[in-house]
Amino acid sequence: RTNLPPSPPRLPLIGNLHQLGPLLHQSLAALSRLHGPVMLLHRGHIPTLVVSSPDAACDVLRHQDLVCAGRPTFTPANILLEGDISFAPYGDYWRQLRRICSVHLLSSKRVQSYRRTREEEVAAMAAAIAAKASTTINLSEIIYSSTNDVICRVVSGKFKRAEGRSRVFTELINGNSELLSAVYLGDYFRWLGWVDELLGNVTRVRKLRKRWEELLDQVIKEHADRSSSNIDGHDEEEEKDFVDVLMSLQEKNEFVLEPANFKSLLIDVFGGGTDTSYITLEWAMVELVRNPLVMQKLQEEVRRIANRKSLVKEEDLHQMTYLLAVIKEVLRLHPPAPLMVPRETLNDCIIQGYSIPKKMRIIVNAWAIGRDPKHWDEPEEFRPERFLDGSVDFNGTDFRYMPFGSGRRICPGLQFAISWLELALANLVHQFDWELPDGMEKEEFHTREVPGLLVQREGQLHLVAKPWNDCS
Ligand code: HEM
Repeated sequence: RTNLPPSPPRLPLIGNLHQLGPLLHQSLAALSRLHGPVMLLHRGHIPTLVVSSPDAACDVLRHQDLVCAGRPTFTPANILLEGDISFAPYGDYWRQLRRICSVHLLSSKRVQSYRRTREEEVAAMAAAIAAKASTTINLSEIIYSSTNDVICRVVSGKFKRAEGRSRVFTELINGNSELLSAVYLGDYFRWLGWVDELLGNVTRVRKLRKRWEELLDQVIKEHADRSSSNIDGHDEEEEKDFVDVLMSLQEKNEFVLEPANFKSLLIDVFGGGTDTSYITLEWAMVELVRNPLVMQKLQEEVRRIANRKSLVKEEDLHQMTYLLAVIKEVLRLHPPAPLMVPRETLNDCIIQGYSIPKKMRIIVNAWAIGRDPKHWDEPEEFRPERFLDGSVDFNGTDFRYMPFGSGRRICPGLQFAISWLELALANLVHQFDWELPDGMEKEEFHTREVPGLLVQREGQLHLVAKPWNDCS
């Protein structure tokens, strides 16, 4: 009690809520500049520890990783994602799901096996852009749809675009982002949960879950029908999608998931994988257009290595060191999950000398740490060169840089995401030169953000793509 971290002054009932703006990561960064890198806030009745320095993050995510491996409960996640991995309480069930992800769904070998999917989808994306060359296009729409198509194919196989299934997935994923980002009064004031019911927020989440269930039931049924009609094993050569993998693990009794939890895991992957990757790709194009010298340097590298091929292939990527540095720099300035996913303490612990009680919610402000002038030279500048020596990686071991989190709950989709981001970005800058639409100045090309659990750029990205003539 006597050794709690400093707190900004708070009001009765609402605590510190009045000091928080819609862009939570920015409000928290401003408050921690006044009250220190380890700060205790009260959001309604919820005490929350906010951590904004590498040392404090290292305490939470390394020294006390086990104690801080819980996740708080959260109304929309409880309904929409019940039994998923991202919000699962720490324990045996979470460990089982985590193993399924890291060994079976998102291992290096499995990620590698989706190479053809990525290459085909990137070719389709380039063709869609080329079809509208030299006119103003909505690049956000195109990269969203390609990212979504990759995830849909990997998770559910060769869905038929003609049936409009990809559109339904998009609608449901958008529904997830909207409802998971909304404010539920019951999460901050226990006695006001009924207001969420009254306003229909909870009903909307239940309806969305029902739509997911219907769609996934159909996908699972199609897989079951296909495997029973495929007794002679002609499908051996096909890439195994996530539903295939999970079904065969269930058949072999390697693990048994309740049908509802099976679907929650799939919804998690759709939600966790699509928006994060799309938002990063969009920010990458924004920063490259705002920084023409970086764009030029990147194009020189990609075009030299791809050597006039029409498409950059995955085997070319490992030589593209500047490309990787660009992606790292994008994720430093614009981590799509700027506050990661909140943690909760499983027991009492000490963080930076302060006594932190059990069941304390913890937010690590990765966005603020990635822009802290104490740890980064000219942090607001977009300078991929800072990553060129390769000493800072995404793997959560450097607490100045944690776009994928760190510790035992680090993002298991890291490699999956990077493989898509590298291939997609390399092809965008290889095949096309990019210009602002007529009449728009570079200075008008803003970096304003939209509030949400994931933070993306405000508005859609409109650009003009000019095909690069030397590319065959
Ligand atoms: C640029 C892309 C991505 C970023 C920046 C990102 C970021 C994150 C972050 C910050 C966390 C929380 C980590 C922590 O608590 O320490 C997380 C968790 C998670 N991510 Fe990602 N992610 C991305 C892509 C993906 C992809 C492609 C997938 C799956 C295909 C995925 C699946 C997950 C899952 C399942 C969790 C929960 C892990 C757990 O609680 O054990 N993510 N991600």
